[in-house]
Amino acid sequence: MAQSLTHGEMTLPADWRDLFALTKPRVMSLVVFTALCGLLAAPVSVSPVLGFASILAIALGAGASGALNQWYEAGLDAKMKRTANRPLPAGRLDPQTALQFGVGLAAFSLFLMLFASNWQATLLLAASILFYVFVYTMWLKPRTPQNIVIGGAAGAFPPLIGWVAATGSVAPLPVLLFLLIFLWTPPHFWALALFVRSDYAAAGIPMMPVVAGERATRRQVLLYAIIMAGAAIAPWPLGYTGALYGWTAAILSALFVLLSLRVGTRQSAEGDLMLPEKRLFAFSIAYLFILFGAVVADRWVLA
Ligand code: HEM
Ligand SMILES: CC(C)=CCC/C(C)=C/CC/C(C)=C/COP(=O)(O)OP(=O)(O)O
Repeated sequence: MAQSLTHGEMTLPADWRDLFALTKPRVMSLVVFTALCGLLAAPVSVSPVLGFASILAIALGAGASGALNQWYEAGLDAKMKRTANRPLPAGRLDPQTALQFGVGLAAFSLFLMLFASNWQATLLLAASILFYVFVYTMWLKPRTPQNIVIGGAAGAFPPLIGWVAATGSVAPLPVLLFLLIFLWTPPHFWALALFVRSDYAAAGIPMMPVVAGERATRRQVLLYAIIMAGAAIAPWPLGYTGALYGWTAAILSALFVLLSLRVGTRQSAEGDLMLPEKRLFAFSIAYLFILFGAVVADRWVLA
């Protein structure tokens, strides 16, 4: 990108790598994968070009929301080790560019979605972007330890958007998939928050381990994991998926609960390596990738 900004003594170019980093590409890869699986699980055939364009729209919309989140949180990100090297707090990109990039990308993603699919999916995509930026980032995150429980709903929308892009309407399976990600988010995030608690405390963000303490957070991780396991398996007995998905969900959810049990029943691990917490966080990501892959594999096996 041709634009440059003054940072201390130096003038640094705002290059495409920083704009790309603004979209949180690693986190969004799973968001986009769940959207793709939602689209492919729908019992209709979608033209590959329009299907691809719809998924691209979701990827761009998710990326835009990540950029707007980082634009708003540049000051907070500067206070945390994990985020201090992001393009804005590190001074490689100026806030105005980031804001224009985020708003432009969001608008483009919605036009693309409208062109590629239908107004229902476009509306859902718009709601997810607005929810993540305004409800989660600006309103809940600095105010309440329930921020990620309520705000996390934004991250649960993508499979529903994928399904609606393909079919034009909502159905029980994508609602259950929404519920699965919604219930998955607390153990996913709090496992991580347990070992980066000091970062959040330094930035003054009221994440659960900072406000309610470590023991309460551990108990909640386990509680959500157990309810999530029920929601993950539910599509099988309810008849929305077959045994391939059912067994995958049952086995992986049992593992998820076992790992959470280790985290949930542990006493304070201050100064420890936090290995069970790190394991649960890493497993949470693999879990969602595999489970959503299984939803699609199951539909193709049944077809
Ligand atoms: C409000 C809800 C959520 C919060 C607060 C949260 C927070 C985090 C944090 C702080 C990280 C650490 C590393 C990083 O910043 O890259 C992370 C990693 C990750 N999250 Fe989440 N997350 C949430 C929801 C989700 C959702 C809905 C998905 C996808 C469906 C997801 C997928 C991932 C993935 C794939 C990584 C690993 C990224 C990497 O390898 O660096 N997260 N999450
Ligand atoms: C389609 C669409 C718009 C999807 C949105 C997807 C979405 C909301 C994903 C949430 C995942 C995410 C980046 C959490 C980071 O939280 P954080 O911002 O608190 O993390 P940070 O501390 O790393 O900035």
